[in-house]
Amino acid sequence: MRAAVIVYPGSNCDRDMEVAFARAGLDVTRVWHKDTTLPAGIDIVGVPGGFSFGDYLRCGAIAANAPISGALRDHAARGGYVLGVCNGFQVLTEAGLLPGALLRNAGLKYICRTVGLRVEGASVYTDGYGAGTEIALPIAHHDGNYFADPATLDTLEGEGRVAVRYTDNPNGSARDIAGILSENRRVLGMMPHPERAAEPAHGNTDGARLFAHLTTALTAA
Ligand SMILES: NC(=O)CC[C@H](N)C(=O)O
Repeated sequence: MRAAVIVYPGSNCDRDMEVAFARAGLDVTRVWHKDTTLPAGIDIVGVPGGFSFGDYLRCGAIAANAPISGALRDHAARGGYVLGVCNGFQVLTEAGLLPGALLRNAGLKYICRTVGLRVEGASVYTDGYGAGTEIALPIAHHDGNYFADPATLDTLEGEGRVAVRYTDNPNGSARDIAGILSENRRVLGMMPHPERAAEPAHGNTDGARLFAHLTTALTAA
């Protein structure tokens, strides 16, 4: 199974995501944002965390219009898998691949700490935990305050597309939402960083199950 990780100017979690995919058994290629195609046979595209284009305009807004975005959209439209973490989640909302937006944290401060989360909606990313499981993952963002209109929030909740929820909301996110799934459940955007809690040296391995189950599910598909 093959993964691509997109690299933008200012990405800083691209290598972490590459290592997490590789440790789970995926064959990983990093792709520069100026490329216009993805390598052939990519099963999942990772959109990593960081500060793409210095967070100018809005976090993720410039990256969402980078040359690689056409190929990213085509991949998602074909039913391909996409995992966007932190700045990657912001890119996916700005690109219209996920609904809603990430606003400035309610406290107007950058928050960098480990938070509690409850795993919810079923997907290849979350099924390794099982719904209701509580885990802890690091967050590191100033624009993680998830916003969507009430009808969109109702749809996300009604369709079980809230993938992870904060147990103690750190940033003002609507309905404690930390991560959401697309309608076909193949695109996941989440603010917490599973790739930074994916091996014993990180001091927390709660993120490893996401990558391990993803690989198992893709291999079985
Ligand atoms: N770690 C990240 O990806 C940070 C995302 C974004 N730059 C923010 O601060 O909100």
